[in-house]
Amino acid sequence: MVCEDCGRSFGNERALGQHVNSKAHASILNPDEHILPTVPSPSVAFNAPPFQPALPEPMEFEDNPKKEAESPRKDNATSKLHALTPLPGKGQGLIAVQDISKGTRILSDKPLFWIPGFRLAESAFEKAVASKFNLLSKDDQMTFLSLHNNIPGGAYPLTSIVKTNALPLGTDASEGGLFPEASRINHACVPNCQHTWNDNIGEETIHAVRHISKGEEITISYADTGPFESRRHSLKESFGFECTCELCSLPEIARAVGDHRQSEIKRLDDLISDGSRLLSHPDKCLEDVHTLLTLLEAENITNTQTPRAYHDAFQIAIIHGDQARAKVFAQRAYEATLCCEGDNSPRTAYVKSLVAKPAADRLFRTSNRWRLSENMIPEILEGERVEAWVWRRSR
Ligand SMILES: C[S@@+](CC[C@H](N)C(=O)[O-])C[C@H]1O[C@@H](n2cnc3c(N)ncnc32)[C@H](O)[C@@H]1O
Repeated sequence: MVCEDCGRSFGNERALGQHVNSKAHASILNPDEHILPTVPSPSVAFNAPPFQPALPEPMEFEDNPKKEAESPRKDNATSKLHALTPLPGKGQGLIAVQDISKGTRILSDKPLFWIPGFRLAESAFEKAVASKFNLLSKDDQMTFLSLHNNIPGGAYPLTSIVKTNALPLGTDASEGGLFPEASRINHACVPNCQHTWNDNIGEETIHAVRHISKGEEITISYADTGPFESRRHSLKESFGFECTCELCSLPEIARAVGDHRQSEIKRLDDLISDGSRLLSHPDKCLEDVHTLLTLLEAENITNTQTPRAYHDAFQIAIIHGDQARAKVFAQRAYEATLCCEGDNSPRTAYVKSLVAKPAADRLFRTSNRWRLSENMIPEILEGERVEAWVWRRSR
């Protein structure tokens, strides 16, 4: 199969579909968007945008041998940490049936089926979902049909169920999956769990990012955070519901401080991704990462932003040749990734490899500004003085 825009050939429709949705393809179509910084944005490896199916161009779905021909989905019925229960104003949701400690893998779910994110007209998308649906066992068909439908009575009922429940199959993934249990988890703007597609095991995992008490609702975030109005707008636009989470239910006056912090988090996140600034003003960038982490903590946010911020700090240090601080930041990124994704995720393994050998990063010594070897971590410092050294605030 050949891409009509750039003439490249691909082995199958899925590969072509992935290419059509890729940044490389977008830059062919829009040369003006091809403004990549010299140093790649450090956050890229950790970004997980919300999954959004359905666009023009009819195409048939193709089976994904990796994701669908694996062992049958396991029955999660034993030793569950959660139960499905009706929740006022949200349909149903999962609650914890016992206390759950931070970092626990609450569930790991194989998709009923996956759906590509490339552009399909709604009627073609419905047809393609139907062909996936028809391949399911009767039990799985019932499970799929029992999932929540946020757009009841629409012309494309299967598509509506997909749109209500699909979760992205990976960082930057255009593909989404439908899950018997993970798709039951409601959104919260400051959730207590992180959801991640784990490519090593072909399952969506849910990890507690803080202590969860028995009876508490288990929540994930469907979308990027931000101040109240923009969160509200994007959840309504992309997912079709008005968020009633704890944060959004606060009175306006109580939301003000949080809104200011959320705006700052967004501003700093964007600023830190500026590759040229990492090279020209690394100290300022490091200070921004530190401020970002302080704001995330103040907002009680523990999600992939935390490991991503530490990974950003790692890259700032390693780009400028400071292996000592890079090792400290890699260790912190590793601990935060472990909490969000568990020990068998590809990203956890990747960050662990950075702890073992920071200098293996391809950006090592792009500049020699802070040249420092790994063993130059000062041993005599304690408490605040360690932090001052780590963030280069003692000079
Ligand atoms: C993936 S489903 C979650 C499970 C669903 N509540 C159920 O009954 O199966 C997403 C839907 O749940 C509801 N929902 C999830 N989070 C919510 C929230 N924070 N506020 C209000 N409704 C929410 C919305 O109707 C949304 O379209």
